[in-house]
Amino acid sequence: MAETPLVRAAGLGKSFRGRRSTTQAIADIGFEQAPGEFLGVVGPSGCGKTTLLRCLAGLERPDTGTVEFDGRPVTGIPDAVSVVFQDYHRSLFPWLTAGENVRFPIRDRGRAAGREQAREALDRVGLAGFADHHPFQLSGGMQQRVAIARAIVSRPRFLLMDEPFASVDAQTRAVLEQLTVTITAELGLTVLLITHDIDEAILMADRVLVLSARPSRVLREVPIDLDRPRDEVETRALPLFQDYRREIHRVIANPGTAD
Ligand SMILES: Nc1ncnc2c1ncn2[C@@H]1O[C@H](COP(=O)(O)OP(=O)(O)OP(=O)(O)O)[C@@H](O)[C@H]1O
Repeated sequence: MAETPLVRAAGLGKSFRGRRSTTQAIADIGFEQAPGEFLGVVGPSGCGKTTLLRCLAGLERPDTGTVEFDGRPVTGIPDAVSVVFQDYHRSLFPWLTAGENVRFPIRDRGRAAGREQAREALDRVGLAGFADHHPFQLSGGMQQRVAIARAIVSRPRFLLMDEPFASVDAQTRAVLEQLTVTITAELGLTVLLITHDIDEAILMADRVLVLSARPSRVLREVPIDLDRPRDEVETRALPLFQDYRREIHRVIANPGTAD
């Protein structure tokens, strides 16, 4: 990688100790991510994707290895990092309006400035005019837009997304995928997207990390050399897209042949 990486993970391992047994979620995961790069992470169900994300975000302390953000070891949640989770029902505060939810991370910035920045973030996600609505008055897709607005309002440098579109219908999902790619490119954000959907990873990412079954390690890194913007229907029809899809499916199905 020519550029100095913004994110660097090396030798990451994490186990969870239960009363009867220990579950090793991830083992020896290492990768680097350049500033502005959109990285997709795919792997079999339960392989440890969320655990990896939590270690990267400073929400979980790995047993082995290190995470560096901007050249410094991550020991807690860095200021410049935001996370979007799958479950918008639980991540938004139901008693706050959309505008208040978005303003929450910047609540110490002063009322007028906070309100203006929240309005701008809601505009970006296509929710101008919905600042006074409560989450229950919004569709699932709109609630996830609020969650995205809340994640970008503080102008983070690194956005971590954990299956952010897994709970919305297919059409909404396609719209939110495009919206996320557009917004994060406009803001120059570095993004790490965890998904179980291989097509989604190929459509959105610059590079896809393929993880093995638990305890997960990196089986392959696949650079995605598809022009942008990537129209969903046209891109899916490209032979190169189908080659990537085949390659990633094969690596997951036959991990022994990955190297
Ligand atoms: N806090 C915890 N305590 C105990 N075990 C845990 C904990 N968090 C995760 N695990 C276990 O670690 C393994 C990996 O879980 P993780 O949620 O990271 O996988 P995932 O790839 O994100 O799963 P999915 O594909 O279902 O989203 C699982 O076996 C899970 O049960």
